[in-house]
Amino acid sequence: MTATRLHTKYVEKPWGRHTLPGFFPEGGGRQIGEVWFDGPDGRHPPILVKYIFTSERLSIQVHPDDAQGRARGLPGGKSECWFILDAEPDATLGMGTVRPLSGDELRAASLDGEIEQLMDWKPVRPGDFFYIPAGTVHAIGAGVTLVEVQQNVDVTYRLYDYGRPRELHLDDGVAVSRPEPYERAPVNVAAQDEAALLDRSEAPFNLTLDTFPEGTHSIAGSGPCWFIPLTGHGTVDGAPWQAGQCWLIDGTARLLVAAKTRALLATV
Ligand SMILES: O=P(O)(O)OC[C@H]1O[C@@H](O)[C@@H](O)[C@@H](O)[C@@H]1O
Repeated sequence: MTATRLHTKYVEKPWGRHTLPGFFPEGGGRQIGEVWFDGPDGRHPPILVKYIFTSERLSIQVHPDDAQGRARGLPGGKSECWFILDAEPDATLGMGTVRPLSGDELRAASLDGEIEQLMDWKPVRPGDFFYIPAGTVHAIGAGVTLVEVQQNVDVTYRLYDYGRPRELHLDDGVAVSRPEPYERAPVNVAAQDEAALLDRSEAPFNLTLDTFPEGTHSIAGSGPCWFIPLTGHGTVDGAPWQAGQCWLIDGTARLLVAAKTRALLATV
């Protein structure tokens, strides 16, 4: 058996939702913002997959890169990427600032709230994909459901939180920020069956979007592979899988697809 279903962990957030979309059971009245796919037991793999559901803006925040993380006693840094599953018509994502800011300007704007106006809030729609390298000042907006694939280091430096009573991390946040416009070209793959979304040459992991027709397939790679089915169901190495789960595949696995499936596949 080389395929392991990862445990789900529901995380409460002040910007989360009481009713989760699609395949996730209710959070028992809790305000859930994230579903993490943890483990497997006894392992700390290099990638963490999350679903994120928003009803308000997340904090305006930044993550350190590997060197900055290690210098702060962490195992590394955190770059992340977002695949948008659903977005309300006016939903936005804050990525980068509208103009380059100095460290002092970023600190002052974070303290007095002007950072909200200085963020570049870009409209978002299903099928959009964004890579957020460490150092990018960012904030996911309200009304968005997305899959996040990130380096497995739980570190967020909050610069601004709209007055919510949560801790801020201004010193570390300003130190690791590159407050500048986000220049990566927009990518939307809503109409595509397959797409190479992210490559190891520019990020700490590879990510592809794949479509599997009904039938038998094999997932094989030289290292671990995260199988993140967005639609469909079937079996993997004989165990039932369905959309909304995440499986870690070591080596080769036999994938039986019972209904046409769209999936994200991440490798390191
Ligand atoms: O600090 P808050 O607002 O709770 O946001 C924290 C969340 O931010 C997102 O951009 C991602 O980096 C998530 O992995 C992280 O958990």
